[in-house]
Amino acid sequence: MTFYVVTSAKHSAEVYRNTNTLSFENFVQGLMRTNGNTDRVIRVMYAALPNNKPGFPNPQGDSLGVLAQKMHIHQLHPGENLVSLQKAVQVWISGNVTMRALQETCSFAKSKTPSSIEMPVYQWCSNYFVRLGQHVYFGQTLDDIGPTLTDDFFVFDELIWKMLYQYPSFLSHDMSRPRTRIIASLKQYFQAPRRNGEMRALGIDDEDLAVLVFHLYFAINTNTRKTVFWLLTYLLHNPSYLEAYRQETGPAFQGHDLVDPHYIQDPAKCPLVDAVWNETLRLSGWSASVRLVTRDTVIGGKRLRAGHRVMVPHRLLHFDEAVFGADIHAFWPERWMAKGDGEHPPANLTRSPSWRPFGAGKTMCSGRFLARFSVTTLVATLLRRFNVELVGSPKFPRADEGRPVLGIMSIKEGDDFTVRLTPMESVSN
Ligand code: HEM
Repeated sequence: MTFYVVTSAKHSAEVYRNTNTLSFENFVQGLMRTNGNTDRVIRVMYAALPNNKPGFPNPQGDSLGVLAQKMHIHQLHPGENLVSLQKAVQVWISGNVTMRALQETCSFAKSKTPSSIEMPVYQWCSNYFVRLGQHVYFGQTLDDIGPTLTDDFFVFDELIWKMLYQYPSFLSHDMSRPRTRIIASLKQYFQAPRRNGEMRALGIDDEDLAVLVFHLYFAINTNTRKTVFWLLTYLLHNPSYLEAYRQETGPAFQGHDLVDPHYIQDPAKCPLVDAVWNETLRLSGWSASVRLVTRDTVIGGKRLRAGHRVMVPHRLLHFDEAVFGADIHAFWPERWMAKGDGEHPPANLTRSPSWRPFGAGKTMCSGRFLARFSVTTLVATLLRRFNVELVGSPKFPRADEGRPVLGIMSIKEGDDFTVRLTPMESVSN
């Protein structure tokens, strides 16, 4: 199979617009097959359903696979459903960013005293965010079913490159065993009869259902855990930004409590939070959009042959100096605050066709609002309640650029570093 690589932002827009002859579903179906869904279930998932079926409205007569995308959008785009998820995130973070909770849950802490704790940052961010995502989406029931789920997910997700390279099974037990355990826990979760009636009505059994939901579990958890790690890492290695972040988010709090979470989400009130978020995604993202060419298609004046794949590597676009400005490899949040005075990159950089941290078009990440909310809420709360200091003088961790991921990069083995948290003595207002 040939991979056509699209390197120009203009041509990538043509790729995203074309939903007739460039198919994303084929890529998803490949993942479903790799993770254990049968061909029968894939056919059922992608067969058109009646437009008057009961349950989630289906005026266009879409398949369940396509409807699932629409359900995610319904749940995750701004509106009351998102607000209720954001509330759950905020409550969870508030209860779990306390010295007591950290002492109780961080079995991997390097040291604990009654007034301080030292933790490896990558491990902590991963453990914390997977527990958060799991709890907010699946509730206490799944926490109770699978107490080791978060550890299993971490092991699986760090080895996901073996799945993406389709390693033979005898070389990838270390990746597939934790995956099997996660799917088994999800199966147990879905054995409660009233869950996912729409899928049951189509004859999808518990095993297949668990594999389908495993993809959602993965999407929720894989990228946020790494984004919060890189964001914190950039702040910790740039203390002036860290202090400015703390100051800027301060008005959203009363004492230790976050009373106005949406203050932090407003770029007009918190321009640095916004800029740090974008700059972290720019530097840490390693994803690409992939489509199958289902009929010969012309993109950028070139013919792409049916049966081959086309790919838009986002990172290439994100390192274009002509768009994002000088010092393209440096962490420089100010590039996002430019006023378009000619000296810096233009204002509204986030509207540029070169900016694709969440993909684009119909398959653009539906979780992007929740991801931003969760990561920025955690960081603001952590900085409000704790002094966070590096232990020793660790080098900036290296990103694992050599191994494929579906979004944000991992770190190279051995590059995790430790921070010490001590409660803030006094918090004004
Ligand atoms: C910073 C964190 C995140 C990043 C960088 C990220 C990135 C991405 C990317 C690059 C895609 C593929 C888009 C394409 O190929 O066109 C994607 C898809 C998706 N993401 Fe995210 N994501 C993040 C967080 C989340 C969260 C928290 C959720 C769920 C709550 C989520 C749910 C999804 C779903 C459901 C899809 C599939 C979209 C579809 O096919 O309709 N993501 N994400």
